[in-house]
Amino acid sequence: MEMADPAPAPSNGVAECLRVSGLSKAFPGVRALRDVDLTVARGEIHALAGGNGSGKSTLIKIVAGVEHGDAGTIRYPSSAEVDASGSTPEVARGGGVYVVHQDLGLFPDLTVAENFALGFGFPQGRSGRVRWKALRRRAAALIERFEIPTTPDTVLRDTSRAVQAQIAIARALQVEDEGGAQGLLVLDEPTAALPAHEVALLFASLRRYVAHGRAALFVSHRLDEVLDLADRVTVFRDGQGIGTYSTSSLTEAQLAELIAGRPISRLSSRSGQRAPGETLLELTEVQADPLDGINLTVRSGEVVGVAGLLGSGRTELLRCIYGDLPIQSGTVRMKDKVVHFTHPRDAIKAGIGLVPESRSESVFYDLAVYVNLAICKLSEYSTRRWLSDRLMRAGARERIATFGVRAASESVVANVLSGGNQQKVVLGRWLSQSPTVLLLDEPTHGVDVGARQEIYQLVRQATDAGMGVLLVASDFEEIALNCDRAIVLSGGRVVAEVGADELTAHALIEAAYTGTKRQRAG
Ligand SMILES: Nc1ncnc2c1ncn2[C@@H]1O[C@H](COP(=O)(O)OP(=O)(O)OP(=O)(O)O)[C@@H](O)[C@H]1O
Repeated sequence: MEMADPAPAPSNGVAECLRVSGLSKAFPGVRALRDVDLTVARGEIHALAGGNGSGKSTLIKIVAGVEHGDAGTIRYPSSAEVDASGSTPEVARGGGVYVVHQDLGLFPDLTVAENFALGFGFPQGRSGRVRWKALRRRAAALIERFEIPTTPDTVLRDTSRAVQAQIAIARALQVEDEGGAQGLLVLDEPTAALPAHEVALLFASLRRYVAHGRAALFVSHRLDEVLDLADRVTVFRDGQGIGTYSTSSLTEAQLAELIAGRPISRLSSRSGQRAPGETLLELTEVQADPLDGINLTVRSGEVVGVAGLLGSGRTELLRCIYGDLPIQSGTVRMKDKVVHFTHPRDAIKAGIGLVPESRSESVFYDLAVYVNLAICKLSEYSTRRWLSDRLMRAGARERIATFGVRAASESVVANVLSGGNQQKVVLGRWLSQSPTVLLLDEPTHGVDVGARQEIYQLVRQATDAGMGVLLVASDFEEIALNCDRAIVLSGGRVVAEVGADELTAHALIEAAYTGTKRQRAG
């Protein structure tokens, strides 16, 4: 394939917003960044793309001042050049950098209005008391401007991940709006949990934002989104910047090849003609807030997709099967036996596994990678009454190789792995346990384009060996490519069942958006 030429750095009249020069950073056993240069121009949206562990988040953390570089310099939008080893969050903020990290940095027990205020300051009366009415009014105005489906008094933990992402972004942008036309908004995978129409809203607000000479820098694994939204993209491979490209000169396939260092095509992992085996899981008229009369079967050897828009009940469906959401009525059967799980522990014992949407619910950040990989089935590593460290490590080394986890060793704590590599650890934990039914909620969230396909191949190997999989993904294409059939949810109801012959992204999108009840071959 003919590759695009790198785009020239902005010069002759195009003002720079951010310049990073010669940036290097090593962690014990890992060279995260090697002599990286990056220039972001005013008025542009600039993307960072690269494989898992290629150094994108490390660069962002150093620019934000929360991590120090070993060598290199940074020139911020509104300050003189600083040494990358000496940057702090205050220096970055003073220099006009506003960051929305992957973990969003919000406070779940505070209200939406209070979360906004923590980025902005609480309005106070003369006596120093907080002016709560003014605070709510300001929050309401922001909510309206950014079209966020929430209210100022809603407690954050009662909102969805998508709403939380919008709140974090609005919080960063509100500050900048008051701060003049200097700044750089930095976003680490901002759209990971957003449905298409909310991504469009976010894109529109970023466009407005940079129109006045500011700039935005964002990390994304969604290549269509990088090409749609960004003006230029800098690609990282193994800690090195391998080039900056104008997105207008790149195709998705070219960008995927630049990232992976080899051609990548989105191939199907469907099983083809193989007939599915016995029914492993069956839901009959299941009612569980917000699910309304769900009928569903998962058979041995098949991957069943669950498509739907955010709020359609996708995640809740997996949680009620997993014993994590009470079922009000209806029946769940596993291999013809009626089961009633009131706790995930019971579901795990019966052979159900869940890879949840949010990594914070599945990764034990302070534990070593090898413990994270072993934790679901510690009995496998017991010799007499003792847990064998040696066996756990040996098992982990094997899985690290199988799943392509990029880690200095099996002993490092999960916290130091890049986001995508943490996701591979969670998947590796479950896939190697061979549960009867595996529930996957956005399993490739944060996983790079090269590894995504490998993950689905591993899922397919597991179903070929007899497992049944229920897969939730907001990427309709991902469902169409990797599932044998799919159901579409809308408002907690199954509005369509799409059989193998009709399984295309287009059919799923149509059913999810129209939400009409159509029954097709199961
Ligand atoms: N605090 C740390 N201690 C040790 N190693 C670290 C630490 N932070 C990052 N690393 C390592 O540095 C490398 C780069 O990680 P980084 O998070 O920057 O990658 P990334 O490109 O953002 O990946 P992803 O796409 O998976 O989020 C990885 O190998 C990671 O394990």
